[in-house]
Amino acid sequence: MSTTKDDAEQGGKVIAFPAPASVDTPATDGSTWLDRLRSQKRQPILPRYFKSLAEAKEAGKWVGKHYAHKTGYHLARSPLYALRLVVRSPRGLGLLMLATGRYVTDAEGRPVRSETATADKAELYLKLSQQRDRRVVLRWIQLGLVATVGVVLIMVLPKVLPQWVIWACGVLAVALLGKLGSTRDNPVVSTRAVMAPKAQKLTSDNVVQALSVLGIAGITQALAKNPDAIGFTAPIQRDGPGWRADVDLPPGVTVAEVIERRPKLASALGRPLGCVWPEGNADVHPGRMVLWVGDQDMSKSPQPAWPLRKTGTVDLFKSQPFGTDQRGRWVEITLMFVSMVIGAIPRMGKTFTLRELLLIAGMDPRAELHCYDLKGTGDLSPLAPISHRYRAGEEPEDIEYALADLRALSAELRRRAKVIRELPRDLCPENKVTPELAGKKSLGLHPIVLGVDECQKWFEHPEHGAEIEEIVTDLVKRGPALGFVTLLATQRPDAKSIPTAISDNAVMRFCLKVTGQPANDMVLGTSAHRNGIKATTFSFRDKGIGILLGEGDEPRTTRSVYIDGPDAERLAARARAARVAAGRLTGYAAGLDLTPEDDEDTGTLLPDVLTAIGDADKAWSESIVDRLAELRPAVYGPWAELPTGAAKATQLSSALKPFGITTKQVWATDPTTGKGANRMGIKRDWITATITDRDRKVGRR
Ligand SMILES: Nc1ncnc2c1ncn2[C@@H]1O[C@H](COP(=O)(O)OP(=O)(O)OP(=O)(O)O)[C@@H](O)[C@H]1O
Repeated sequence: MSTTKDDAEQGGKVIAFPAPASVDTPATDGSTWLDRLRSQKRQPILPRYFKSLAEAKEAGKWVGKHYAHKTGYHLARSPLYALRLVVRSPRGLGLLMLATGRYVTDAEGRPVRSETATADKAELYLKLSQQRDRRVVLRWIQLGLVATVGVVLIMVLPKVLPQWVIWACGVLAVALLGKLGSTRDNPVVSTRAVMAPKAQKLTSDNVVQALSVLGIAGITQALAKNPDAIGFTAPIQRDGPGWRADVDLPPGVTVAEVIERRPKLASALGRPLGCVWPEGNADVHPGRMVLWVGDQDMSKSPQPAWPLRKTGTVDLFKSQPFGTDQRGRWVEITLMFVSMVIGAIPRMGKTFTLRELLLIAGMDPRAELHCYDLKGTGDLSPLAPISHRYRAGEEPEDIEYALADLRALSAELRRRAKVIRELPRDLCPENKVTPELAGKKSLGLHPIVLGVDECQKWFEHPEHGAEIEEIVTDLVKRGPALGFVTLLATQRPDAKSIPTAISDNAVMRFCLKVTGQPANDMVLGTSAHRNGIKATTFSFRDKGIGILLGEGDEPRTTRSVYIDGPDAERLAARARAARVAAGRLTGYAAGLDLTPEDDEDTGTLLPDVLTAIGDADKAWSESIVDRLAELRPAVYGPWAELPTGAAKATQLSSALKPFGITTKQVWATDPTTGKGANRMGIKRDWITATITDRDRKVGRR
C-alpha cells in the first residue's frame, strides 16, 4: 500500500492514508478506437421502401397516383391554357418585334451615347457613333438573312413537309408567343394540382429554446451553466411526413418529464398539439429523446391504405396491421395469446376499434367469433354473418343468451385444458395451442375470440354479474394459452366496469381519450399516468387515436383504421366467403344459433338431417348437405355452394360436432352414376340416438 505525503500524526503515531486511486482515465473515455467504431449505429444503405416488396409497391403506387393526378388535373384545364396562349400570343408577338427592333437599332447603347454627346466628350461620342453604325449595319444584315430564310421556309416547307408538322409548328409558335405574352403575375398555369404542406423546418435552436421553457429544473440549470447542455446525436432530418430530432437531455432529466409537458412543448414550438410527439429511446438511456414533429396534426393526416382492406386472409398467430403511429408507420398487433381492454370516454372510437379487431380475427377462417354489442345499437352487426354467437342489446333474454354462451365457453376451456394436457410433448411442447394444433379440426383447438362492447353492463348485472365475472376472469387468465382471445371495451373504465382481476391480467391495452388519471391507469395500468403514459392529453378531435400497450416494450400512440359500417359489411362478406370455402361457417352465421334454455345447440339441425337422410339407413354427408339446402335454402344454402363434396362433408361434420356426432366413411350409391363408393357420411341411427338422448335430458329438467 502506498502512502501520501500528508500522512497525519495522531497521538505521536504517524497514520498513513492510502493514496487516492485515480478512477478516471485521463485522456480518453477509456474506449479503444475499435470499441468506438463498434458502438456506432449503422444507418441502412437502402431506404426502407427498397427493402420490402410491399413497401416498394406501396411507394411505387403512390408515385404513380401522384403523377396521374397531376396529369389529369392539367389535362382537364388544357383548353383554358390553350385559350390563354392564343389570347396572349399577339402581345408576345409585339414584345418579340419590340425586342428585335431594339436589338437591330442597338438601343441598349443609346444611354451611353447620349451621355457622351457633350462638347468635352465629342471624340468619345464620335467613336461610339461609328461603332454603333457598324453594329447596326451588321445587325440589319443578320435580320435580313433571318427574314429571308424565314420567308423561304414558309414558302417551301408546306410543300415538302406533311400537313400535321406544319400545324404542329404553328401551334408551337403560338404557344411560344403566348408564353412570351404572359406576365409573372399572370402565368398560363395559374393553379397547382397538389399543395405542398407549409410546414416550418425544425431547427436545433427551436428545440433547445422550446425545451428551455418547459419549467424542468434539470434543463434550466444545465442550460444556465452550459448553453450546449442539450445534445443532438444526429442531424435533424426529415422522417416520413415530419422532422425528427434525436436529443440527449441534460444528465438527470428523463424523457417522461418532457412527455408530461407535451402541450407546453407544442406551444413553445408553435405547432398544433397533434404534431408534437416526444418519445423515449429506452435502448439507449432514459434521457435519450426522439422528438418527431409532424407536418400535419395526427388526426388530420391521411392514413395509408390498410393492407387487409382489399384481399387476403389472416393468421391470428402472426402480427397484423392494426393502426398507424404518428409517422404513418403501421403498428402491428398479435391477437393470439392475449386479452385486451379498450377504454375511452364516449364517441372517441372505442367501438370502431373493437369492430376492427373482430374483423381482423374474422379474416382467419379458423377463428370462432362471439360478438356482444351491449349498447344495442347494432355497431357489431356487420360481424353477424361470420359470428358463431352474436347478440345486440342488454335485455334479460340477451343476458340469458350470453350466460349460456359463457357457460359453454367455460366448459370448452376445461375441455381444451384436458386435450392439451394429454397431447404428446413433441406435439405440444409449451402446453399451449400452436398454429399447427389450431389447424387440426379434430382437436377443436381453433382460436375463440370473444368481443364485448360496453362490457360494464355484464359485470354490473345485479343477478348474473358475479358469475359472468368469474367466467370472464378465467377466460382472461387461463384462456390465452388455450386459444381464447378476450376483447373488452368500455366507456367507463373503473373497477366496477372491468373488475381488477380481469384488467390486471389483460396483456394488451388500448386507451383512447380519457379525462382523468384513475381512468387512464385503469386501462393502461397502475402508475401509467405518473410514468408519462397519458391518454388524458389527447384532444376531442383525436378520434381513433390511443395509446397501445402490450405489443413490444414501449407504449405506442396509434390511430386505429377507420372502417365505417358499409366497409365493415364488405370485409365481413369477404371473411364469410373464406369461411364457407374452408367449411368453417358455424353457429349464428350458419343459422345454428344457441337457445339459452338448453345451454347447447338444439336448433333444427338434427331433425333436418333426419329428413335429409329420408328412409335410407345411411347417407353421404355431401348428399345430405344438398338435400338440407333444398329443405331450408336460407339456412343451408351456403353449405351447398361449397365447391367440393369434401368441403360440404367437412361443413356438416363441424356442425354436428357440438352434438357429439362424428361423421365416418359409409358405403352408398352415387345417384347420378349408380356406382357404389365409400365416402364420409352419417348413419340414421346416430341421429335418432342423439335426439332421444337429448329429449330424455330435457324431460328430466
Ligand atoms: N380510426 C378512426 N379514425 C377516424 N375517426 C374515427 C376512427 N374511429 C372512430 N372514429 C370516429 O369516431 C366516432 C365515434 O366512434 P365510436 O362509435 O367507435 O365511439 P365510441 O367510443 O364507441 O362511442 P360510444 O361510447 O358512444 O359507443 C365515429 O363515428 C367515427 O366517425
